[in-house]
Amino acid sequence: MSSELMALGIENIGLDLSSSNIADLDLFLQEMGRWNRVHNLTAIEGAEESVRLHLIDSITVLPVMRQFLTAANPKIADLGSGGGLPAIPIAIVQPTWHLTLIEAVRKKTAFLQHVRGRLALKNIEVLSERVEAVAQSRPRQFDAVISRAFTNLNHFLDLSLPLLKPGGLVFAMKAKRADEELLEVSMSNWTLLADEALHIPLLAVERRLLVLSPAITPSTL
Ligand SMILES: C[S@@+](CC[C@H](N)C(=O)[O-])C[C@H]1O[C@@H](n2cnc3c(N)ncnc32)[C@H](O)[C@@H]1O
Repeated sequence: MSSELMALGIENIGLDLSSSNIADLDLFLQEMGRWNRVHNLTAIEGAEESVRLHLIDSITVLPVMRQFLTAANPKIADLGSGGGLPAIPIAIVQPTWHLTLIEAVRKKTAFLQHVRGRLALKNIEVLSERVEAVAQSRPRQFDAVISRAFTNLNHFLDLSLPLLKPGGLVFAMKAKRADEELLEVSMSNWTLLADEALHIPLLAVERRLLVLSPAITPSTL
């Protein structure tokens, strides 16, 4: 997998990435490809496809996240991180943000710990636990929660609520079914702050980022 190919897609997102960012993203994809061949971390094979579908998909959310996360060092939880998406690419590009990767399957968290060491990523922690358990052990500790391909929107919101600080944000990465899933959400409990169409360079697929905030704080529930 070449950096030229990555740069081609990345340039079009409008993120000002350093050469060290690109080298780290490149290294992450190489590690993912290597582990995937052994452990079947993701269903998608082929480096070029991985670049488009995984990494670029994960970092296209950044311009919107930057608008909403204005504190210097926000704490963000990635629910059901799997092989580290979107948390690892976000942590690479945003070194002042702190990412907590929550993933129940141990062979996946072993990979995430390996990546943490290999890329010397000081701003991530990996929890080998179910999200429901972390909600009990770390209530109201996160400024934001994000997920990609984790569960349906309603369930994701239910799982996110106890983790959020008052005024916390939920970033839901969604594709075509976003409208259907939004209909299932009780909008008396949640405020939809943004619904952004994301453009994935070189890829003609629909992607959306929904940004929601609880209408009532978790302590009043
Ligand atoms: C389809 S994968 C998506 C992985 C990654 N976010 C991505 O976009 O490639 C969903 C992941 O969520 C994890 N998962 C599902 N339910 C979970 C729970 N309750 N707590 C923690 N992890 C969970 C699964 O083990 C799986 O790795």
